[in-house]
Amino acid sequence: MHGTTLPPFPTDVPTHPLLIIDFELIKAGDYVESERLWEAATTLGFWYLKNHGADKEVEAMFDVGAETLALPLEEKMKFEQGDEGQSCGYKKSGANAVDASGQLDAVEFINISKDDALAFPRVAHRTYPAPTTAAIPTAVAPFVRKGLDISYTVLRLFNERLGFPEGTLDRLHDLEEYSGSEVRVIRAPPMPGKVTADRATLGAHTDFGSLSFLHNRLGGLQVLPPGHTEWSYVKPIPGHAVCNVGDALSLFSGGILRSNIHRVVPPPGAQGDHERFSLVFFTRPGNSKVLRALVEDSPIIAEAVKNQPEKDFETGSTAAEWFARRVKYQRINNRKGPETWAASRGTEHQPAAA
Ligand SMILES: O=C(O)CCC(=O)C(=O)O
Ligand SMILES: [Fe+2]
Repeated sequence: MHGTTLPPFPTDVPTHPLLIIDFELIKAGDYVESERLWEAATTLGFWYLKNHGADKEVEAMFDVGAETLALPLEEKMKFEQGDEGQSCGYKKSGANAVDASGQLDAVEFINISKDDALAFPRVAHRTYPAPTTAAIPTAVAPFVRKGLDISYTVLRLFNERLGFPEGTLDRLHDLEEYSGSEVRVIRAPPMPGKVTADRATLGAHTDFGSLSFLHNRLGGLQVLPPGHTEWSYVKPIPGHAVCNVGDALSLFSGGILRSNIHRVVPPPGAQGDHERFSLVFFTRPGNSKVLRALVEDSPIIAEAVKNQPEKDFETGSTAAEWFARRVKYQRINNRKGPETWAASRGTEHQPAAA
């Protein structure tokens, strides 16, 4: 991953600007910066994060992810996710649908559970292909710890803004409980000359959990901003993470925090000649936590829910059930028809786009 010169992101494709949030200022309690973060999280639900202090951990994790995904397919398949809704493990290219018609995805990824990373050498859920397992103490766990640190700082800010009693979001993401929190390294092969902005390599989705901390070097990530009918690219900025809110946090907050739909398409222009790696840390609630608007815990949320009578914030699902359902019904092996794709959906606001 080091020393490769990648072509610049083209200037002639539609991009959506995101607010750039300075994590150093957030940590220092800067009021203006916290206002800007709140603005980003409640409008699009996506922002850039600079000065996140995780560059070293990100680089190391990218390297291990690339080494893992470079193993022979046969070896990686020994650590497959399976069809029952387990996320951790390997997913080969073409194992998931990207839309209701059953079009196949074109990315492979490895997901490593934060529980396995933190429990190592004990196995919490499963084992992983060799370079990932070997790197749990040196690269995976340090990246997980940084990701958690950043997420809990942001969660505490949201806790206050949402009018929750102190510690509410911390308890919902209790580190003592197993959760779906995980690292993901994604690889898409070069797709030279494919002007296939309409061919998703990772289908349109909202993220399943609470917060995502994403790193990518090449374009391809697109968002469908509220009120828009056309997808826009999120331009990668070196050293800046892309962060976003997922379904769980959106549900807990009665929709005040936005879980926005996004997808991945082949990198635009000359970037399409290159292999695309991306890296995410997903922070998700404890497995037993029920996904619903916490109206009893905050008058702000009670009011928000009252003002959206058309929306149902009572999912009746635990975080574990929500997560497993979404993973399971994307799997092409489970597909019966368009209803299987529908069964994989989350809080996406625009079903037509999915
Ligand atoms: O690869 C990317 O840029 C985004 C990946 C993503 O949205 C996801 O894995 O949930
Ligand atoms: Fe995502």
